[in-house]
Amino acid sequence: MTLEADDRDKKTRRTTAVSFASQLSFEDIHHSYHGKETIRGISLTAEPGEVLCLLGPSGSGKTTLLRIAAGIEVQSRGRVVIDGREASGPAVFLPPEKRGIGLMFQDFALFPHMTVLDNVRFGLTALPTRDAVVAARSALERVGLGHYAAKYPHALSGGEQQRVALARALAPRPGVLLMDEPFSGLDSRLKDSIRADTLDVLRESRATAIVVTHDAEEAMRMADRIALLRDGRLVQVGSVGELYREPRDLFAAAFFSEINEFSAVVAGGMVETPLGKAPAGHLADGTHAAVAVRLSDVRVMPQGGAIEARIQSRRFLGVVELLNLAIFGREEPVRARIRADLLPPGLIDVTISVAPQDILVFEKATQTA
Ligand SMILES: Nc1ncnc2c1ncn2[C@@H]1O[C@H](COP(=O)(O)OP(=O)(O)OP(=O)(O)O)[C@@H](O)[C@H]1O
Repeated sequence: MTLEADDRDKKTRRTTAVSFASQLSFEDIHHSYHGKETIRGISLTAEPGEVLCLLGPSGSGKTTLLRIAAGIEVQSRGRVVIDGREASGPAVFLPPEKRGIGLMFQDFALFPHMTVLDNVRFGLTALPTRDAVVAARSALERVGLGHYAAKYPHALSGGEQQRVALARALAPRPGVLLMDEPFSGLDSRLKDSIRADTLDVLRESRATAIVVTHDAEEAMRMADRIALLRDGRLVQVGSVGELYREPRDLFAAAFFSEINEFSAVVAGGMVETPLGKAPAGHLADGTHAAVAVRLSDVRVMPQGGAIEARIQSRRFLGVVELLNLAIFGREEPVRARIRADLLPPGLIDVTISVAPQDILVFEKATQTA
C-alpha cells in the first residue's frame, strides 16, 4: 500500500464502538482425546473488553481450550459460560454460530474465489444483502482496507490478508473474538506492525479477545492478562508485570526470559548459589529449591562486583552481548546478557553482582504430569 493510501485509510477508519463486549468463563474444564487427558481442570475468565492471551508451549492445550470456547470441540467435563449463560455444559450445547463469537483460526483461511468484500460478507448471512454489504464495507474500513473490496485475496500481501480475516471475524460484531496464533504466518518484520494494528482495531471494536500464542514476547506485547498453560493446566494468570515479576514457579520464570538455573537446599532460611545467597521466602529448611537468575539480572563489571569470575566466551548480538562465565571454585557455568561494548575487548577477569531480590527461589517441582 502507498503511504497516501495508508493515510487515507487511517482517516476513513471508523472509530465507533461496534460490539458489546462479552465475558467468557471456563469452569473446571477437562478434556480427553482417546483416553488421554489434555485439559486438566482449567477455570479462567476473560473479562469484557480485555485481551487475554493463552500462552504455553506446544501441546499445553491452548488450541483445545479455544476450540472448546468456540463450540468446535466439546469438553468432557466442566462448563463454558458466556455473559452468565451456559454455552456448553452437562445439559446444554450452543453451536458456534449461536455463541456471539468471532473466529480467526489458521484453518479458516480466506476463500480464494471470492472478492475481499464477499469474504467479509460471508459471516453476515443473517442480514439482508444491503445491510450485509454496508456492514462488510464498514468492517473493511475499520482495518484500513476499504479500497480493496473488489480485489481477490491473491492480490493482497500476507499482512493485508490477515487484516481481511480480522475484518471478517469482526463484521458480525461478536462479543468475543477467538484468535489462534493469528500472526504465525507472517514474516517477523511485518508481524510487529500487523499486531499493533490488530490491537488498535480490537480496542476500537471493544470486543473481548482470547488469543492463543506460544510466543511469550507476543503475549507480552498484546495481552491485558496472560494465562500461562502447561500440560493442560493453568500455571498462572495475571498481568504481564505480575507474571514477569512474580512468576509462580521455575517454568513461569523461564518462559518469559532466559535464566540461569541452580539447585540448592534451604538452610537457615537461605539458599546459596554461585551468584550469592538469597532468602528462601516461605520455604522450610531442608527443602530442595530451584533457583533462577535472569541473564539480564547478572551484572558484570571489570572490578568492584561481589564475585570474581572469568569470561569463557563472549558473543556480540548487536544491542547486547551474551557472556559465558566461570566462577572460581564453582562448577556451574553462569550466563549473562549485558549491554554490548560495556566491557573492554579482550577482558578476561571480571567481577559480577546480582541483587538479592533478583535471585528467584522456588520449591523444586515434583513431577505432576
Ligand atoms: N484431534 C486430536 N486428537 C488427538 N489428540 C489431540 C487432538 N488435538 C489435540 N490433541 C492433543 O492434545 C494436546 C493439546 O493439544 P493443543 O493443540 O490444544 O495444544 P497447543 O498448546 O495448542 O499446542 P500447539 O501450540 O502445538 O498448537 C496435545 O497433546 C495434542 O497432541
